[in-house]
Amino acid sequence: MTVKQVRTAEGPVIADVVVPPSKSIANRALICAALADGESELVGLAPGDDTQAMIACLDALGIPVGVEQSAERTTARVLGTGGRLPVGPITLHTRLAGTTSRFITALAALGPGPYLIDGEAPLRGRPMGPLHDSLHSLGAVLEPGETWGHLPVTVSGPVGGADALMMPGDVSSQYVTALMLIAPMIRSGMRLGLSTELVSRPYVEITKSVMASFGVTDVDVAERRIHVGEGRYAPTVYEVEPDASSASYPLAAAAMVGGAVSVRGLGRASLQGDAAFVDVLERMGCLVTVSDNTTVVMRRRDTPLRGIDVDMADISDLVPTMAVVATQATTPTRITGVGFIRAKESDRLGDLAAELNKTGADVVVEDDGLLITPTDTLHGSRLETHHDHRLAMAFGVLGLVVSGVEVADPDVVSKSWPAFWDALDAIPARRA
Ligand SMILES: O=C(O)C1=C[C@@H](OP(=O)(O)O)[C@@H](O)[C@H](O)C1
Ligand SMILES: C=C(OP(=O)(O)O)C(=O)O
Repeated sequence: MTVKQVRTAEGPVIADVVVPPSKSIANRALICAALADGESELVGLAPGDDTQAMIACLDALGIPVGVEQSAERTTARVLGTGGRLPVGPITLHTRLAGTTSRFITALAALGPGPYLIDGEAPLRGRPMGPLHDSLHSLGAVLEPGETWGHLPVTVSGPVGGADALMMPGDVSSQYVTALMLIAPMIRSGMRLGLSTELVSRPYVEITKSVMASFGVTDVDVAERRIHVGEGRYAPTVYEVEPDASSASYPLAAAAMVGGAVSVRGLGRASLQGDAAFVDVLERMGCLVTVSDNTTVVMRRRDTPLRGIDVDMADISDLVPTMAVVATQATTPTRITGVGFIRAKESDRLGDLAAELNKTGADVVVEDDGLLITPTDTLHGSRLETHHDHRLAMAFGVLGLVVSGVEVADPDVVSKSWPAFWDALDAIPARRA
């Protein structure tokens, strides 16, 4: 296993950073394009494994995706089949990707099957139960390989209609998105009730927006109720915006080291909830400017960072980034609303706290979040990444201010941002 030794930044960072396109938006657009009848063009496809896994699954389901790479961006042409899927058996490998596995499971339920959906060991451990239950209620046959509610699972459809579905909202919003994406193809559409409050709600709004771009507009998202009317996706040309979750790492670098970082292409009209991370940094004392086409975070080195109390249920992928920023504040930070992130790529409360504490940090796991109390004794250490790209990238940023940080298994970043380490090394600063 390789290890990345991060070099600290001695001076303020001044950088204009290009982050990859959003993997969440790309995976939704790929499903909408696959369900449209005809050719769509997705401009600016995300480069990571999660997107590659989606493309491979669609290909296996008889929906070819032609990818063209230029120096600036990747474009994909998707030949949608209007919801028609081939007879199986077909195996669909979704690697480590939550979105791909959940969206593909729902898509597969539109076809005759059998389709075996599997993923790598950590993904097999993640919960799928509410989605599998819902697809079962819609008339699909789901046979678990080992345990009900987990991968691997064999799916055979096609789904029919159901009066109303009910599921919890506090495990993952991806189940809701998966059902919304296929709902127009179901006779009479879908009515879905949520028995508990929805986490990661902004992602459901992204789903609604991407569906609208592909011509499906009869979608109503209320507090505990979602309705999607029967309809058809129209092939289209869709441009994928830069990934706001990836942007959190360079923006956090400006907050932690001092200086100014701008992220190109991520502007005021972003669809992504994670774009609100800059509001959190602003509350901590950074200067933030968001224009039509750019997001900039600045901190003068003589302006201290304040700790804050922050509910991150809507932007939970940024908890690792937030935790490392909080180690640099002058007062404690309490993160709440994120008990559900124990079932992400890693246990993003327990594993994150344990690794950060190896550097002399004081991170305590609470019921639904973390308490980070700044210490002045941070030191380098070898940090394990637990198959989690977000732990790896957050630890990379920590290494800009704490000398001797080594990140184990650094290639896990390929899930969302394969070129992350090059981008981090390229942030201009005097290096120790
Ligand atoms: O729908 C999406 O694209 C995502 C939803 C969120 O997951 P949960 O809804 O499971 O929190 C988020 O953490 C994930 O990175 C991407
Ligand atoms: C949780 C994440 O992704 P997924 O759930 O799609 O695996 C993530 O990218 O942080």
